[in-house]
Amino acid sequence: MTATPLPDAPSSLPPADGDAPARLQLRGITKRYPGIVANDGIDLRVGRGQIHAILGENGAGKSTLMKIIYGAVAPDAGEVLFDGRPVHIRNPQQARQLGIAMVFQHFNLFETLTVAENIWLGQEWTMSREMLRVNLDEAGKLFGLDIDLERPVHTLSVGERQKVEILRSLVTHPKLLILDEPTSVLTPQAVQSLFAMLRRLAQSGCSILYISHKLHEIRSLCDRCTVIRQGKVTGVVDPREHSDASLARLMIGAEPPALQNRPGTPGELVLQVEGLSLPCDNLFGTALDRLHLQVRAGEVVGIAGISGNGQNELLRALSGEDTRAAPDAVRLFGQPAGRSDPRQRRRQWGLHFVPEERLGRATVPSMDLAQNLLLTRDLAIGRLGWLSRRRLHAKAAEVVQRFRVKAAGTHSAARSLSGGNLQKYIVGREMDAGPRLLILAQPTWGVDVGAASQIRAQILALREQGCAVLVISEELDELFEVCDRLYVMAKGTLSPSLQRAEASIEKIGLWMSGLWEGGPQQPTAAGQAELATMV
Ligand SMILES: Nc1ncnc2c1ncn2[C@@H]1O[C@H](COP(=O)(O)OP(=O)(O)OP(=O)(O)O)[C@@H](O)[C@H]1O
Repeated sequence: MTATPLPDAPSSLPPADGDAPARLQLRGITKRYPGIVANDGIDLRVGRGQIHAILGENGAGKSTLMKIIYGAVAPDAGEVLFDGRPVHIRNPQQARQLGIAMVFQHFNLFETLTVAENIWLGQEWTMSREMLRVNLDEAGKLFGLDIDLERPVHTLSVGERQKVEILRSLVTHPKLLILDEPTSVLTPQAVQSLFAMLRRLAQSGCSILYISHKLHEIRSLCDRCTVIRQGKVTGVVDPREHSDASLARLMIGAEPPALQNRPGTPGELVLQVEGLSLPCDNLFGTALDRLHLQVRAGEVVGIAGISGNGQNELLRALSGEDTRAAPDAVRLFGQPAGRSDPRQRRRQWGLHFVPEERLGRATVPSMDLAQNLLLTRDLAIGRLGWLSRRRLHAKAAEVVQRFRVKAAGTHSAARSLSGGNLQKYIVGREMDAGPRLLILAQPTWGVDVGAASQIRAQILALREQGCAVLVISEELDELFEVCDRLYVMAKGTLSPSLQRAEASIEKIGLWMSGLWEGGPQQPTAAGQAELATMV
C-alpha cells in the first residue's frame, strides 16, 4: 500500500473476533509519573488468539501499559476486563493466576543461579524439579529455544538470556503472553523460529501482545496494531495494510530521514588487534583465537555475528575490562594497550565504549542521569577533587537535549527511563565526550525508528570528524547502513575484513556460521548449498 497521510484520531477497525468477549479489554487507562503522563486514557481490545502489536516511539508509554496489564504497576484511572470480566490486577502473581505471562525488555534473572534454577524460581505451582526439567526440554525443543539448563546465567550472552526469559513464560501455558521487544538480540533464524512458535501458540487460542520497534516484524507477525504516541492511542490498524512510512508517521508524526553515507578517507591506524588470543575466564565463555582487526581514523568498521560467539570477550579486551591480553595484542595509536584499564584507555587514547547492557554495566540503575555521567566522564570534577553538581547537571541536560532523551529531568534515576531513552542517553554521553575511538555494542537495541536513524547519523558525523568507530551489531541492515568495512565473528574467531561494497547478506550469513576460507568451520558442498538457502 502506498503511504497516505493518516488521521491523528484512532481508526475504528471492527473486532476481528466479532461479538465474542475479548481476551483483554482496557478502557481509559491513565498513569502519571512526576512530570509525565505515561498513559493518557488508553483503550485497547485484544481478541482471543490474536497477535496484537503495540507500536510507539521511545517513551510513548508501551512498557508502562504492559506493566499495568501484568499488575506490576497500578493505574491511576481506567478499567481492565479479562475474558469479559472486570478485574483488578494488583500484582504479577494475580496476573499469572489469570493466565497472563510477560517477558520484560530488561531481564529479571539471578546472575549466579543456573537457567533451570531461574525458571524454577519464577513458577507458582508445586512441580518437581525433574518434571520442570522435562517440560523445559520439551518447550525448548518445540520452540527452537535450545539452551543448556545447567549454565549459570552470568555466563550467558544477552540473546541467550532472552531465550531463558521466553522459555520461563512458555512453561506456564499462558492465555495472554506479553512480549516486550523479544527479538532485539535474536539471530534472524531464531526470530523465524520464535515467530513460528508464536503463530502456533496463537492458533491454540493464546493471545499475544507484542511490542517491537521493528516494523517488518510487526507486519509479518501481527494481525492488529495499536499505535501510541505521547501516552495516547493514535491508531488501530491492520499492519499488513500499511507501509513503513505510514506506520512511522502514526508513531512519530514523521518519516525518519534517509541516511547519507558518503565513503570517507580513512586516516591513521587507531586500533590494531594483532593475534589476540584469550582463554575463557569462565566455564561457558568463548575463547578468543588469534584475532586480527584494524580500525582507522575516519572509518566505521562493523563486526557482524550471532551474539555469544566471542563478541563479549572481545569487547572486554578492547575496553580494558579484561586486561589479560599481551600488551602488544591490542595497540591504540601504535602503542601497546593490552594491559591498560578502561580509565587509562579513555584518558590516554580517548577510547569510549557503549556496552550492550544498559542497566548495571552502562549505568547504575538507582543513580540519576547526572550522576551516571561520572561513570565515564570527569568533566565536573575540579582540580582538588571537588564535584560541581551544577556543571554535572548542566552537561547531563545538554546530552538530554542534544540526543532528544525523553526524561522528567536530569534528576531522574536511570532505571526510570524507558529502554530506548536510556540507550539514547548512554550513546549520547559517550559521543558527547569527543571520543577518538568509539566502540558500540548493539547501539540501537530497543530504540525507535526515528531515534535509531538519529544514532546512525551521529555515528557517521563522528566519522566525518575523524573518529574511529567500531560497531558490533546483530543487525545486518544497520551494519550495511553505517559501515565502511565489515568483519564477521564466529566461534571466537574473526573473518578477514570485507569492504561494504563486497559484502552481501548471503555472504555474511555464511560467514556467521564460520564458513570463510580458513575459518573455524569448513563447508561441505551439501552444507554450503543448504546454508545458502537459509540466508
Ligand atoms: N518508574 C517510573 N518513574 C518515573 N517515570 C517513569 C517510570 N516508568 C516510566 N516512566 C516514564 O514514563 C514514560 C513512558 O515510559 P515507558 O517505559 O512506558 O515507554 P516505552 O513506550 O515503553 O518506551 P521504550 O520504547 O523506550 O521502551 C517515559 O517518559 C518514562 O520516563
